[in-house]
Amino acid sequence: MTDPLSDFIRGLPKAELHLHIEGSLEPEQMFEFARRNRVALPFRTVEEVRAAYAFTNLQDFLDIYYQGAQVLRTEEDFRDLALAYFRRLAADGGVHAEIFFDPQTHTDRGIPFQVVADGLLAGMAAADELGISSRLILCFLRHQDEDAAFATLRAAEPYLDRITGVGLDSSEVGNPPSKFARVFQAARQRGLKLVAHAGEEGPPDYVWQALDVLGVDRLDHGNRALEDDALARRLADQGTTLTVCPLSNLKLCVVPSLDAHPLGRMLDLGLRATVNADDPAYFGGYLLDNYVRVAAALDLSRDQLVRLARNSITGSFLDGEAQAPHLARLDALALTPA
Ligand code: HPA
Ligand SMILES: [Zn+2]
Repeated sequence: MTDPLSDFIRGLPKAELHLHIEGSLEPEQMFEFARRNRVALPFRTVEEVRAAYAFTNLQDFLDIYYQGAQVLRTEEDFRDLALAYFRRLAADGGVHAEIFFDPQTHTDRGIPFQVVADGLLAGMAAADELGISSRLILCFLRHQDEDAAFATLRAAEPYLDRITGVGLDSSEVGNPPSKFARVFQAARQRGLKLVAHAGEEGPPDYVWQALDVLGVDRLDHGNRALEDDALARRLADQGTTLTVCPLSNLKLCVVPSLDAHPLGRMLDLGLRATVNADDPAYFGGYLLDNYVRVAAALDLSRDQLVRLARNSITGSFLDGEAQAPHLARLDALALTPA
């Protein structure tokens, strides 16, 4: 894509803060990994796979996403998966990513935690060479119980110096943040950052719980927070970063169309929103596509786009020194006439 809007957005230094690495598994890669690991797939062609990506809600997607992840078996698979994602991020003008991974999806089928973590860390080391910094966030599957989350945290113990935080993902409705209060407290005691998916399909009460019961440092999605004025004000007042995922919201029918997306309203309310891809291989676009499509649909201004990019840097878990060069580039761009 080379049009003025995408060129402008590509040139903004951006961080991706909401990206499930298993959700970057492209159908072509799925076949490649299935072949080399001798895993049988229920699809014959890439087209058949893509045709199956028609979702009406989060659970529809999760069923196929967990199925796709079954082809990931070796350290090399996880490394290759991560590196392919970082290459795409670099092409989109991304400078930093904080990637989620779902250990339980792999350990439950007999893949050791170390295989997953060592593979992803090797991909992250290779990304460093491309000039992309990255962090790793371990997500607990919220449809599983608290004991399973604690077992995952224990399995991660030898890696906690290389894991920046924990998150909470999978089926939201019926699995409130409060179910994981104790494991999040244990994670905080170990010095980990805390994030959680809330308000994607779940009610505003789940967002309150993420803030007040879990004490999250950042909130993933948060769309439904706008249904509660006091909650929106709280998020604005405390400057919570929201990791918003426009194409995901469209594909999972969280919004009926991109022009009905709440991102513009979030910015108007003073919320620290960011743009992210979530599960790009399943939702039809990586970071740049998410920016371009939502910017076009909502007619976002260049100032708003620079603000979104700035929010992604300041909302990251990079320290001030690491953020500074990216923020300096954004300052320079903000001063350049269109
Ligand atoms: O969009 C999502 N929501 C909840 N859980 C997930 N796990 C991967 N992607 C998602
Ligand atoms: Zn997500």
